[in-house]
Amino acid sequence: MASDLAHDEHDVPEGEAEAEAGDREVVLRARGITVAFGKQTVLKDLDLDLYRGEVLGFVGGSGTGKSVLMRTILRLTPKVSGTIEVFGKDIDALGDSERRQIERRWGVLFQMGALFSSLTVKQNIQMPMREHLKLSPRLMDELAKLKIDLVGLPANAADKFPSELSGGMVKRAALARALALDPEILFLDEPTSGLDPIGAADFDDLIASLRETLGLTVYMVTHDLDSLYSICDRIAVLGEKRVLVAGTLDDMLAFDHPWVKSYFRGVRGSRLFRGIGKGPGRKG
Ligand SMILES: Nc1ncnc2c1ncn2[C@@H]1O[C@H](COP(=O)(O)OP(=O)(O)OP(=O)(O)O)[C@@H](O)[C@H]1O
Repeated sequence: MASDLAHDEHDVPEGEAEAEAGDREVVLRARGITVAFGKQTVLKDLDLDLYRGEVLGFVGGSGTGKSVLMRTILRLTPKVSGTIEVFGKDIDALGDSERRQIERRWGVLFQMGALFSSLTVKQNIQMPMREHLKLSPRLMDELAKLKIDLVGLPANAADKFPSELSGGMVKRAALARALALDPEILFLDEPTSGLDPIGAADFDDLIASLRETLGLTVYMVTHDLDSLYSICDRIAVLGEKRVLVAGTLDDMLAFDHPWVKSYFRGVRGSRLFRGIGKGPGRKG
């Protein structure tokens, strides 16, 4: 890792590729994260950085703790130790109102969408607005309409219930809810799981265009090699309770670790990444 005399040894995450150092703004900095459930330690002394404006793909074997890490960052799962700074602030050190201010600046799309089934799409989108803002019903309706349009849903989806939507539409509706407060960081937990390849590619395109138009930073847990290839600027691999390596697709292909090798250089990976020498983030 590039040495920066201003950094102490815990400032640069282990396994991070050298090219990724420099002076990019870190919007999320996790250091020394340990999470355990009873005697089972899921994450141990884990470090990770998320840079402003990037799409970071987060991968790892099943059960390695990808969702646990995301939930820990969001303060939905308690940690044993470690610090998480978001926009330069240690979120555990903040008072309630300051923390809510930070939470307003991120949006979350949980696995399977997690919409409230008894609420319409419009009401789901308006939930975070009701929680965090004081807006008139008319303005909330206008905003919900805008979000519905933004994610490519037809206007008449507003009054539908989740059970009346296709899988792809549920994901889009959940994305519209995640965007309700105009977040700067978008957390996505396996956004393309359960979608057919065309639906998944469309969803990837949508994320890429939102990142472009809204200047979002995206943290995306995924198993989808196509997503890693088409929209991620950087990839982080979780294994052995920590981030094994973080960097470009080239860095992944060069990294000597059994799981990383079999994931990126296995049959599917080899087909997708054949002849690669330019790293991810390439469009088309
Ligand atoms: N609330 C909980 N209580 C106890 N154990 C938990 C809890 N949440 C997660 N775990 C355990 O933590 C480990 C990591 O789970 P996690 O869901 O983060 O894996 P993952 O990497 O997201 O897996 P997948 O790719 O299959 O979704 C698993 O062994 C899981 O059983």
